[in-house]
Amino acid sequence: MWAVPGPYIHRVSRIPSLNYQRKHAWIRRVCQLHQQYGPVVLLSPNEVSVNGSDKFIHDIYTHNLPKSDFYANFTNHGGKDNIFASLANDKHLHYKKMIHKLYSKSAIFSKENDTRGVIVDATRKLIEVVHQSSISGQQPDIHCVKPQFNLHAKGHRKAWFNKSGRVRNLGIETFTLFGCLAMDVVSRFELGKDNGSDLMSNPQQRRIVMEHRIVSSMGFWTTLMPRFWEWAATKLVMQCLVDITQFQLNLYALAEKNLISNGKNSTTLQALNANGLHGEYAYSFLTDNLFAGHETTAVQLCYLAYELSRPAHAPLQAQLRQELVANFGRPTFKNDVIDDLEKLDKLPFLNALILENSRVHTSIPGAEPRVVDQNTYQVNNLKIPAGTIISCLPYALHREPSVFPDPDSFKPHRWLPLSNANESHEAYTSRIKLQQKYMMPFGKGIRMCLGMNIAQIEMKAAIANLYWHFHSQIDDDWCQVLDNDDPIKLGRDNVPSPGVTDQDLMCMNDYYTTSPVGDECWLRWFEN
Ligand code: HEM
Repeated sequence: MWAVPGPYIHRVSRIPSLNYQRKHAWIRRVCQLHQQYGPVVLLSPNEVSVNGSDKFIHDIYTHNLPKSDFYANFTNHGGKDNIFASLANDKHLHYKKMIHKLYSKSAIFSKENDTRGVIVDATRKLIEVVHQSSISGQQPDIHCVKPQFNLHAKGHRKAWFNKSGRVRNLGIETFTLFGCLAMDVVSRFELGKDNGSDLMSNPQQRRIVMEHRIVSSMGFWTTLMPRFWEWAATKLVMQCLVDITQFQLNLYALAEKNLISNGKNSTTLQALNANGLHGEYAYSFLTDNLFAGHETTAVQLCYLAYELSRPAHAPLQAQLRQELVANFGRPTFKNDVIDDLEKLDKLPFLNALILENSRVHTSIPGAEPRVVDQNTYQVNNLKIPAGTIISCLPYALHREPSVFPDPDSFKPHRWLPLSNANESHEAYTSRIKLQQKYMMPFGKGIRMCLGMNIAQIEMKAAIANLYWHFHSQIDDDWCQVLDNDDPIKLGRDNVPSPGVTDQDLMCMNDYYTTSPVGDECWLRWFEN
């Protein structure tokens, strides 16, 4: 390992790496090390980062090197294993065979399955909530204004909500709202259409989403310092954990009482039971999915709605609306919902928005560590010995300047044929193929996200239906809204304290999973 470039201090100790991660500054540090030392750098005595080429994604993820023990701490319910936490490939494959069919696109689209209904119903509720809480102002979003569970939120420090005294078109905290949507979808998908949460219809219950965030904020201690977790946890964290466990167990008890088939296909709970995993052994899988499946989706939806709401991006919002009206006409009633998910899935501009958002604001920008297994890995004339932890950094790959010009900027048109450059079909296809090779929003290889299809269809349904009915603006009671197109930065320490502009408050947290540093995003909605 002495031949691998990197700073001396990282070579002799793991402490610098841990310290940067504790301070939420590690992604930027790894990017800086790559700039200084090149595509292969040493991160700690036993850990290497490789970036700058899709070859690394292929060697590490497509070739399925096993996960490092970073993931072993994602067990639940007293250390019970699950698909995400399992390390060895054979064990993982055994788990994957039990459930993977339920997550395929054809299973989601199947009319005999409840999943499409779950997504459409949740979308309809989303439209209703936006109407009631913002458009008509009948049920203002007071549950998110001063939440004891969101210590980073502006409302926690200062009264600002609706200081203009509006009666209509009020701000809604969309990060939490999208978290609720995603929790309702994932819990109903995993447990059956009548057995999941209904946070959309019950605003007073939405605090559970904020409580999940409090527990997730312990990521450093959970994954890297599990022995010190209890020492680091505050009373609030402990309380949130108790509440979340109770919330989950209530859902699982309801689902077990109502075990009926989810259409033709069974639910994840039933598939696990059928494969001999019962009680906490099944719950560990479900709990992981409830966590993994709602926060990641909420982050994506929140950043996309935010990007569309920025004044400089008004033309993007208009282009999306144009695409929707051209394909579906205009809504007749206020609760009309586009439910042709197959057609939605194919809309080019909506697709470009989803892709660009998952590139710039990927929910998991941090390294996905794997272990060099039996054989030495030879790269750039360097020999990386078996047992070394190795990873790519999605944040860096998504910003590879030779593939994504002006990489920090939000430019959905990069996913469409370049109209002003008269790009041929062949040139367009090979450019997109190359861009896709560098994308890892859902991971790559056999350990790639199992819920990807559900998340993508759910996000498309939510964004399409919102902008079919409404247009949005950043709430200028919440923050000073800037009209420039500057990229959103990474890392809380980039932001003056307290942040006053939308770009400050939407700065991305520098960690394995990201979120807006203020843990909130207030948007106002207007009928089209
Ligand atoms: C936009 C939303 C989502 C994003 C960005 C996302 C991203 C990811 C990523 C990057 C991984 C691989 C992580 C790693 O190897 O370190 C992963 C794994 C996983 N995700 Fe997601 N995810 C999303 C939604 C979901 C949903 C909705 C579900 C469940 C319905 C889900 C279930 C899983 C599972 C089970 C794994 C582990 C797969 C395995 O090891 O075989 N995810 N996800």
